[in-house]
Amino acid sequence: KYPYRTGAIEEDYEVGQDLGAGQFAVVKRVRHRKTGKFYAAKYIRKRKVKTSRRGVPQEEIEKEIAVLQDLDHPRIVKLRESWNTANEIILVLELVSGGELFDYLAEREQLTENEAAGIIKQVLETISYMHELKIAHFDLKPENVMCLPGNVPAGGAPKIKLVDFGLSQRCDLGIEVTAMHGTPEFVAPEVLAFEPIGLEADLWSIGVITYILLSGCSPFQGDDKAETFQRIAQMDYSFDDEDFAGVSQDAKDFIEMLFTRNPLERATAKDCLKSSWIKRF
Ligand SMILES: Cc1ccc2c(c1)c1c3c(c(C)cc1n2CCCN)C(=O)NC3=O
Repeated sequence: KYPYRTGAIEEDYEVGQDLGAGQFAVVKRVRHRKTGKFYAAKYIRKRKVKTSRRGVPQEEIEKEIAVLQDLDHPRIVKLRESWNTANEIILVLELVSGGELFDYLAEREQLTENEAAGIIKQVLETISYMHELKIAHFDLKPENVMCLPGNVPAGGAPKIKLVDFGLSQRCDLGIEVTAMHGTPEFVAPEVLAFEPIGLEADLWSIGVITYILLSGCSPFQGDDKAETFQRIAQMDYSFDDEDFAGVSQDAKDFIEMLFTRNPLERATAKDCLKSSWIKRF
């Protein structure tokens, strides 16, 4: 039985500005009254009735809590406590105040290979740790890679932490995917083919993120969801000369290791950490 706090979160925290919102969750900045420390509070709307389409079933929310409790790594945000209120469950999470990698990239159009490799190396180290525990993230994208504050050494990479484990799953054996609601641009082909998916799906997403960091373009993005899915299923991507001008063959080989259709042949996080593109920085 999970030890939820009950009562009003305002008793212990000053609730500040919204940091972001998803389909059934809002994230707000909160300040612990006694210590003055800041946290991110993720308010997840509870699904009241089985047939309702609003909110998240309590057992699904508790799966996210269980995953966060199992994970203990410097690049994964820590769960401090959870509150159970009438309409919501509120996760009080470590605040990462440097903002999303998505915004970091937007300010720079594209990154140098050094910067990109420095970021991807941290993501791979974190995913390698999670995959040893047989836990998949299943929603890796630049929006869920948060940067730590503080100036970045010239040509270096910001320190990052992964957030949002709402879609994470334990994958002790190939789990049967149902309607996998990952973000279209980043889902692996096996997800679209409704084949059993596992840890390997995260590596495909890391390939998509690497492609975006180096070129500023999204490899499979179509005009709509259907076109994006079709391009992924057909492995329809290219290294456009203009977008990839100056990008090394090493970097392209790295991405191709991850855009492998057969999950069992796809590079693992450990393989990637030994690749020459990651090792040379
Ligand atoms: C400074 C800042 C800005 C936006 C934030 C966060 C922090 C943030 C955080 C978290 C989550 C789940 C979402 C968050 N969001 C929403 C957007 C994340 N994709 C979190 O767990 N810690 C955060 O700092």
